[in-house]
Amino acid sequence: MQIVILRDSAEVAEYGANLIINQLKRKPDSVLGLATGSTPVSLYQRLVAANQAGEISFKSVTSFNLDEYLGLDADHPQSYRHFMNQQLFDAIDIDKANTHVPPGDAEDPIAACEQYEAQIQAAGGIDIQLLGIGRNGHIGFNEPSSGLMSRTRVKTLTKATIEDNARFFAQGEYQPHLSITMGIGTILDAKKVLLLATGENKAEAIRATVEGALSAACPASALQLHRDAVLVIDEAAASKLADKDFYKHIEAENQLLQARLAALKAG
Ligand SMILES: N[C@@H]1[C@@H](O)[C@H](O)[C@@H](COP(=O)(O)O)O[C@@H]1O
Repeated sequence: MQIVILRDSAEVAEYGANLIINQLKRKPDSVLGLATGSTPVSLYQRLVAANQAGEISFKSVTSFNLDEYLGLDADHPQSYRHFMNQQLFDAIDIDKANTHVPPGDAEDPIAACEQYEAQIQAAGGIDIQLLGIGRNGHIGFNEPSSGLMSRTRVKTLTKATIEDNARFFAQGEYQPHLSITMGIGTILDAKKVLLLATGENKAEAIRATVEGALSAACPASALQLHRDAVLVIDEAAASKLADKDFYKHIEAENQLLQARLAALKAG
């Protein structure tokens, strides 16, 4: 795991956006794995700005979102499809036909999950998967006890997650208790994983992810198994890490090495 600790949420968004921008420059037809929640919003704003400035194009990009509420159709204002259209897709030059969000209104959700896996396979797999993290360590909607090798499936949300996400729903509005989510195994198949976390309320989940045991009790701890997982977090989210100074030291060494390699390449 590469652990990058930055000052605040603005720096986290900037760093994360640059990783995706560089990925698209290297491979314009990248397959992006995307996430919802409040954490990636400012990263998406930076991608929109880079697209509008002509720095990157999404014309050849394919995308797959992590998850969707089961029981909401694509037009529902709280659906993750609606969120993605608003925060990113409507503002960039992506072909909407190449954007995928699990269908929350599927008549047969089990078949829809299998089809989603097949679509990811057919696209050649995900090049870079963006993730947020829940307070209980969930990634996508893989709540604690999710199988570490699980695939896209229907999952029940915990009370804590329903409460955390209640702020997006109006008083008395129907709030789904089920979701379709990529599995932890699906996420681990991505070539690179980029997890962003900011704020003190994520500090315990980050501690368990980085320094806790590999365990379904903290689904994000499965990233310990990934060969190219980058955690980009702010000081507040890093505040419970026992070895914080060591991670900062590694990252400083890593930057020096990158600079040396770049200088070598430039001759
Ligand atoms: N399914 C999403 C997750 O993908 C997201 O990471 C999490 C954290 O959201 P936030 O970034 O708003 O804290 O919320 C939801 O439950």
